[in-house]
Amino acid sequence: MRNQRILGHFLESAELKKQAAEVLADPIGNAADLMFSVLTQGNKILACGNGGSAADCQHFAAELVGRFEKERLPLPAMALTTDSSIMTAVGNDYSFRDVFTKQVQAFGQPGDLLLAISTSGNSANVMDAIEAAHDREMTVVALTGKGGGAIGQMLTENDVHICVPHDRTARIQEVHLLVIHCICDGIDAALFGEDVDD
Ligand SMILES: O=C(CO)[C@@H](O)[C@H](O)[C@H](O)[C@H](O)COP(=O)(O)O
Ligand SMILES: [Zn+2]
Repeated sequence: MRNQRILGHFLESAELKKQAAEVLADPIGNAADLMFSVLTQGNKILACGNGGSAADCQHFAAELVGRFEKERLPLPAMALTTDSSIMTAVGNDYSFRDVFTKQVQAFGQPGDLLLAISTSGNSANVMDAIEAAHDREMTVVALTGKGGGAIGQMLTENDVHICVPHDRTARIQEVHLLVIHCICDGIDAALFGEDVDD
């Protein structure tokens, strides 16, 4: 009985990954190209999201600053989810909606990119951070699900939307992690001059 339940999770996750590959390959490639051009022009990537998505932001930043699969120079990416003093001061003195926005305003420069992760597409602090990024002439790569929510409506033609076609938060997060690894691989492939169409 318990194993059936576990098997159900594995099968649903595997099925979604196979199905999502068709729809997401183009936007994932576009996100990797955009990030490659941002990074090679001397700009940086900031990342924000809540809960499991906060962990994804940190995972992504670690792979760019440290490494993914290949030895290369460190790349500038920063998770806006890690400084508990900033999070508590801004949350306490202003509001939790502002915890990412203040950091985008503090660290974001024109030409930088915001990686915004929300499975519902409706987290207010992520939405506000996107608005702040647009105000600072930054581009946005949004990882969402559940149809994209309000975030899907806020993106411009310069941004990239990667919307996982599912309604279950856990499944969407599992695909988000795969998307992040595909993006890291795409950036490395471009840096090493590998044929990304292979
Ligand atoms: O990891 C999980 C659920 O799998 C939770 O921590 C989840 O990330 C949190 O409930 C988030 O606050 C959900 O926010 P969002 O993905 O809708 O933006
Ligand atoms: Zn989770």
